[in-house]
Amino acid sequence: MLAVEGLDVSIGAVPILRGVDLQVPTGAMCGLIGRNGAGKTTLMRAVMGLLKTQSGRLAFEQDELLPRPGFERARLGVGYMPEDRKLVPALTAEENVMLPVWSTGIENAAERLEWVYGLMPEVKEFRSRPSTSLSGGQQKLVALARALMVGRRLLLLDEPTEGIAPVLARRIVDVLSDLKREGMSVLVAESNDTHLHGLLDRTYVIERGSVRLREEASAA
Ligand SMILES: Nc1ncnc2c1ncn2[C@@H]1O[C@H](COP(=O)(O)OP(=O)(O)OP(=O)(O)O)[C@@H](O)[C@H]1O
Repeated sequence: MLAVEGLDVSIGAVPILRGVDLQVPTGAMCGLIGRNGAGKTTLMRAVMGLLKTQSGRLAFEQDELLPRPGFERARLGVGYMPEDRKLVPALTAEENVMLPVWSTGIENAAERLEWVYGLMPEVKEFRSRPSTSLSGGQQKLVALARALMVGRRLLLLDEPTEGIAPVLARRIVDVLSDLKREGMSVLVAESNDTHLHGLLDRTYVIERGSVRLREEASAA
């Protein structure tokens, strides 16, 4: 389980996250839903160790995260897909997917790559293409594949279906549904949950840096 407790994050002097409590139980797919500027990216970057936290606690399974630098958090099996994809333009799709392997020294990378290609055969098909020649949606698939190379136990996905063609957004949702079947633990941020309908075990709503659990309407 990922446990976030009383997390405060400021950027400069401005408080962005205020006392955030949230849990992603093992094997659960959880949504983090909020409009632009609510703090979704800030929360994910803080969990990954890319932003400093002022106070609170972050734990993944039995490991405390705050004392660990970002690369050590990734090495625990936590993968992150940033909203803006951040692919390296000079590299091919496959080289982008392999980047975290080179930077964090993951074991059994070839086997893992085949598993990821099994999940997203289209990425295997365009693996040799320069990342700049791919559409926005294809680049999101590459960014998801890259997050999966490291994210063997937990995935943080920042707006995976945002701003791409509907057919590719649906494809991403299909992959998420396969990951759910595989029992992956996932926190997925979106500005609304239309695409995620039926996939989420738990939904958190984030507004101006505060997070609350949304009570699902019980079936009548
Ligand atoms: N580097 C920064 N300096 C100052 N303020 C920032 C910085 N980065 C983010 N913020 C502010 O923090 C707040 C939360 O931003 P964040 O990117 O986490 O939101 P978000 O929910 O992910 O929305 P979006 O989808 O637009 O990225 C916003 O008000 C934003 O203006």
